[in-house]
Amino acid sequence: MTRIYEDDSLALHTDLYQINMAQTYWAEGLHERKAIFELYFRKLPFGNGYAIFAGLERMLQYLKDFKLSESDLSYLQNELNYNEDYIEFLRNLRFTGDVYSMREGELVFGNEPLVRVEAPIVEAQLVETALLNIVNYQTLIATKSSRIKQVVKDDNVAEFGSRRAHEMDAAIWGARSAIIGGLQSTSNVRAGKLFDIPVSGTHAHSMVEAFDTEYEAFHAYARQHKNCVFLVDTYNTLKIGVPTAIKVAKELGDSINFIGVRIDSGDITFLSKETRKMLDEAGFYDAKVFVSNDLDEYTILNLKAQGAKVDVWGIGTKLITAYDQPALGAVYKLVSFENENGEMEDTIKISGNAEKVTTPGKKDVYRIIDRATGKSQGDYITMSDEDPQMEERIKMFHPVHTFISKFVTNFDAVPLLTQVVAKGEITYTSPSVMEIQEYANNNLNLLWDEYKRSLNPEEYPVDLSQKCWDNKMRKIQEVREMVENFLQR
Ligand SMILES: Nc1ncnc2c1ncn2[C@@H]1O[C@H](COP(=O)(O)OP(=O)(O)OP(=O)(O)O)[C@@H](O)[C@H]1O
Ligand SMILES: O=P(O)(O)OC[C@H]1O[C@H](OP(=O)(O)OP(=O)(O)O)[C@H](O)[C@@H]1O
Ligand SMILES: O=C(O)c1cccnc1
Repeated sequence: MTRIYEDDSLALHTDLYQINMAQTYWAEGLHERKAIFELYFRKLPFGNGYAIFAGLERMLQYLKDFKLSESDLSYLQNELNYNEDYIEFLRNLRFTGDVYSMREGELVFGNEPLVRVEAPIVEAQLVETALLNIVNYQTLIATKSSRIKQVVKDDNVAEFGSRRAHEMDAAIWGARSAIIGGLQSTSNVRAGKLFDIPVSGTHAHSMVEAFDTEYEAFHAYARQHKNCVFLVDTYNTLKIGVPTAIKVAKELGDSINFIGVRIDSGDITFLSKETRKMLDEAGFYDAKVFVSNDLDEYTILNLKAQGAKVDVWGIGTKLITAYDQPALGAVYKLVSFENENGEMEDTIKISGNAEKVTTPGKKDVYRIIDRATGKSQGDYITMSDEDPQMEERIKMFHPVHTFISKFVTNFDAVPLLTQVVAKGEITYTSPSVMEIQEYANNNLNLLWDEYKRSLNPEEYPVDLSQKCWDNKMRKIQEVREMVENFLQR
């Protein structure tokens, strides 16, 4: 298909209503007023006790490159009929704001700002969709991966999902997120190349079927590849596959590195135990049993309980598509806006559902670490002019059920939001993906085990400071008065 408009920028990777709102701000002369938006999710995915933040690297790239191309502008003008003056305005638009963000690999929780964007409202509005798109997916997959890692413990896990991912972008950014969450490798070679992450792979049934026998197929593979994992379930795992793999490994001896065998169907517990026995009896104590086939943390937990003898788990579909919860649900809300006098005014969105009432004002998030245990007591959201690092004692209370409260002393308050963009310039250098993985791993040591179990974890506290709470109540009262005044008119 020949395209009329070249796909040469990501600036229109946004919802139409953003462009229409931007036009309204511009036409009304509000567009340069400063807005503060916060990006957060309300509910942890998969019923997990924590999430792993991912998406910052792509977000920074997107903001740095933000610029409507000539083809974007022609499309808006010719096909969607935006007027010439607005098109001229858009032509010169760049992202010039400040951004504060969680680091990738940070443990994050519901209702705390993960990203704070401070920019002229027109810019902050136009980037909403892309930022949510990036963070929602990558954080979801990193979290799913971490759940799997919690269950497999020290076993290796390879990410095999590219063929089932929701298109190509999801495959590669999903692979990166899977590594952040704790997996060892991906089968996606492009992800390996782009992100400098380990790639690994075995072979498929098609290669076995392309030869007359498994024996010939394994030999042919071994002639080209020093490292060999033979797929043993094409015809009959225990009667033909494993014995053939052992035979070929014995014949080739040290000329190959016989890493092990992969089982991709049947009863994994039974087959892996029998395979382990056969490998050990043949003297291949170090050869590993790989398994794959629609695995996720639930099946793996079950297989482990049954005593399956597995060394490496290959996981595709259920990880890369976040099969049991396909969306994270992060939102991007206006919390403060410059008024006509140049002062920032906090904003609020009211809802009948207490959890959906936004928390007004520019905020920061601190992790409150108990100095005695080194464990986290919870996260503490403050107005950005507060500094809990300077306080001896803080009161932490549940943001909805406020009677649940505690006083905390002898703590370190670790700020979680870092400035990553200043006046449109990127000020943050992303660590390598493997460093991010290590960071996520180390962060998990801050959590008590109750928050880390995959089934019904304890709810980790995310509390508001008194000042933040008072400010929210004040804004709610203001809105109430506004509604009453309106009704009396
Ligand atoms: N011992 C076991 N306990 C629980 N689940 C298992 C066990 N062994 C395998 N499974 C899982 O059960 C499912 C088996 O699915 P299914 O019967 O469709 O696979 P199969 O026998 O491999 O056939 P196919 O060739 O179609 O993949 C997979 O998700 C697999 O991971
Ligand atoms: O089951 P998943 O968790 O999604 O893991 C990836 C799956 O992809 C492959 O199967 P596929 O049937 O696509 O090809 P194959 O012929 O290589 O088995 C592989 O053998 C796994 O079963
Ligand atoms: O390398 C493998 O074994 C592999 C890769 C992708 C999908 N399934 C298996």
